[in-house]
Amino acid sequence: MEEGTVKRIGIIGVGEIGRAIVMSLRHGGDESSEVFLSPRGARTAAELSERYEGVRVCADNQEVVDRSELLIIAVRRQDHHEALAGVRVDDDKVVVNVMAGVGNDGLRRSLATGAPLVRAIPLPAIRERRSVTVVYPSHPEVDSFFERLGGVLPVVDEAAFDVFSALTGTLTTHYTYLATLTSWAADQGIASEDADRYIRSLFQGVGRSLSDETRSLHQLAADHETPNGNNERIRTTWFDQANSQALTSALDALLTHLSHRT
Ligand SMILES: NC(=O)C1=CN([C@@H]2O[C@H](COP(=O)(O)OP(=O)(O)OC[C@H]3O[C@@H](n4cnc5c(N)ncnc54)[C@H](OP(=O)(O)O)[C@@H]3O)[C@@H](O)[C@H]2O)C=CC1
Repeated sequence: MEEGTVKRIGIIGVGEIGRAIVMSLRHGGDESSEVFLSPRGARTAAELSERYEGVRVCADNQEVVDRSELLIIAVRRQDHHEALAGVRVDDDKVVVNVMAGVGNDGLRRSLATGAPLVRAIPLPAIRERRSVTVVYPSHPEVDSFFERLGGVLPVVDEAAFDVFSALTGTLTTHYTYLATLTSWAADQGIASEDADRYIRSLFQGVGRSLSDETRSLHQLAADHETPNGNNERIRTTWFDQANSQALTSALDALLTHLSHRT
């Protein structure tokens, strides 16, 4: 397989992230690759194959492997033994493992293949080619695959990969934080829809300012803060040392958990 020429993509496990990858591959009307989907996740697989040209549902997981050059495994961790039981992966394939908590050594034992195995953390925003995908190890075909889908960040070892996995684990807390702010406003008698609208607007602004990479995150915070003002007050009274330490401890514990890979 030549670098950057992957044309046949197989996906075993067509749930949320499998769907996001298919949408990313077809983003902007791109039809440069053929996509082969596993039959499980039947409703999503059928919907994708109806919506997009060149996306087909296979009879079983072995057919997905046989038809693809690059195989993405996107089932839940607890389902991967069943999904891969008896599946033969020839050494000339490239396998991308997006399952959280399943290391490359464990996957190689399950698959008994000499094919290159690459771990990746695709994010839901990959569907619009708007997120950077962390990969380990760097591999030319996989790097150029994710580069095309929004950007790639290869890391040097699996320990570094686990650090990025832990960071990824903070994502839904962020939404819950915003929901908590909205609930607090509603408790003060503000209409929920007004609070919701305002919070979305406030934090969409944060999202936009993050794309300004000329300013560090500390600089962005400083630039949005009036000395002795309201933002400084909340930052120093709520996100104090104890709160910051609690977050650090939660991340440390998650990292320890992630380092005990299957
Ligand atoms: N969601 C996310 O943002 C991210 C998820 N991941 C990882 O991706 C993996 C999938 O997550 P997610 O998409 O959220 O999970 P989902 O539950 O949405 O999707 C998992 C899919 O796997 C299918 N499946 C189960 N068993 C088999 C099998 N034997 N053969 C083929 N397919 C099977 C399920 O089918 P059925 O519906 O029929 O049970 C389901 O469609 C996880 O390991 C997760 O850690 C990684 C990065 C981000």
